[in-house]
Amino acid sequence: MVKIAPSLLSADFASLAEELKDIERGGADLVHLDIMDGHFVPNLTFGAPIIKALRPHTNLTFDAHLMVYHPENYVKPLADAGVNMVSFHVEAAPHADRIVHMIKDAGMKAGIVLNPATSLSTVDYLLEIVDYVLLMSVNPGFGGQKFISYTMDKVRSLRSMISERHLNCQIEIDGGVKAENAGKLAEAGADILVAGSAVFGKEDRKAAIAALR
Ligand SMILES: O=C(CO)[C@@H](O)[C@H](O)COP(=O)(O)O
Ligand SMILES: [Co+2]
Repeated sequence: MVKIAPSLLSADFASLAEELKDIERGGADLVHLDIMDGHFVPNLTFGAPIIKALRPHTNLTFDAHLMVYHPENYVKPLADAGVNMVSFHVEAAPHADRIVHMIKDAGMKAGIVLNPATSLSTVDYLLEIVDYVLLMSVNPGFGGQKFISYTMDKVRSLRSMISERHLNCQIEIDGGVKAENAGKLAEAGADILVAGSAVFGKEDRKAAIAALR
């Protein structure tokens, strides 16, 4: 069964605790937290202090997506803030193996993220040690963009790589996910679907999550 992870990037930033409660009541499996540094991507969001303040307001799993240079500097603060899963971009990390181990040693699940145009070969060896791979289906930095269609083939190829090697690694998809493409993504092998505008852009979040599922 595919998991739905609404992205807080499209929520009302003036009411984050209420927005979290709304998606929890609406049946979300995780909450996706987009952390941007204004350098790796041209946008800036929130970091560990705000996430820590939100932690007591929900029991949802916190899934942090780091769109930052020097992701290693964020690992301990995010663990202390109560984050459960952390992923970082392979394009931003020359020492990816070390960072994966840092995340796991801090008690969190570790994921590696690929931009749409980044080859699957970059994660070939990492597949043995990461808990999940996050495939971007838009160029990172902003919510509400259009799904890049070639990602569908990339999901199928990654699923084959994982199955052939009998690995336990999950696949998360992020960007432009809507009720219209969610079914195809799950069929192609996705385990977790991130959806920002398709959930928070709708008045009835429960119905939006159900439509995606
Ligand atoms: O990481 C990102 C954007 O950089 C995403 O998590 C977006 O927040 C997804 O938003 P939608 O495309 O679903 O509106
Ligand atoms: Co994201």
